[in-house]
Amino acid sequence: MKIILASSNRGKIKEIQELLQAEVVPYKDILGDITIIENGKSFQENAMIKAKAIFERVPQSIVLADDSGISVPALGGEPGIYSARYAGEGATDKENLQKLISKLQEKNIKKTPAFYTAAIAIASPKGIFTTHGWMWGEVIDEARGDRGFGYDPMFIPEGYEKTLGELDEEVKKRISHRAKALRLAKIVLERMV
Ligand SMILES: O=c1[nH]c(=O)c2ncn([C@@H]3O[C@H](COP(=O)(O)OP(=O)(O)OP(=O)(O)O)[C@@H](O)[C@H]3O)c2[nH]1
Ligand SMILES: [Mg+2]
Repeated sequence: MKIILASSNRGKIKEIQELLQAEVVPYKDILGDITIIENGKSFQENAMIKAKAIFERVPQSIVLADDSGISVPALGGEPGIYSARYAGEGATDKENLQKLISKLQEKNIKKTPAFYTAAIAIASPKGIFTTHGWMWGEVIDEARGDRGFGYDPMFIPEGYEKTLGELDEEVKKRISHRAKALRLAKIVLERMV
């Protein structure tokens, strides 16, 4: 089964290719650069926007999109659906992470609960389907390790002492929001053949 991935995030592309064990082709390899305006009000809405935008251009295909992010209740749920541009449009992972660290430091927070959300949308000739996955843990006011991507170096998953930046990638593959949402997405994909 060939799946077109409606993402240009290299960290996600790597994780989704490894987790799905299918032929997963990033849309840019087929369509080149396309600007998709993610103006949804939820992760699910944004994932559907991305999946539909690519499916319209490649009808009769199976398109998978992921919209995800990290939420910190002590900061009113920030950055949430704005995780990719927390430090401004086009911000790098490092800039976004540094902004979240400085927000914690401003409130003298060294460690506080946080969770990642992943919404997966699958657009196909049989319709559009969505799944979700969450991963709870804590964020700390420093970055530790260089594995994973985005905010991983400041996130300690529930039941662990180390950050996702320090832990082996196999751990994230088992427990992450994306792994959970993709396990459900696989059930949908299996019914597409
Ligand atoms: O440390 C992290 N570990 C993760 O597992 C993870 N998953 C999402 N994120 C953050 O949330 C943004 C997603 O935003 P997002 O879903 O709009 O993706 P994106 O804009 O980067 O690419 P695209 O898929 O939209 O093309 C990303 O940039 C990351 O900052 C993560 N950070
Ligand atoms: Mg995005």
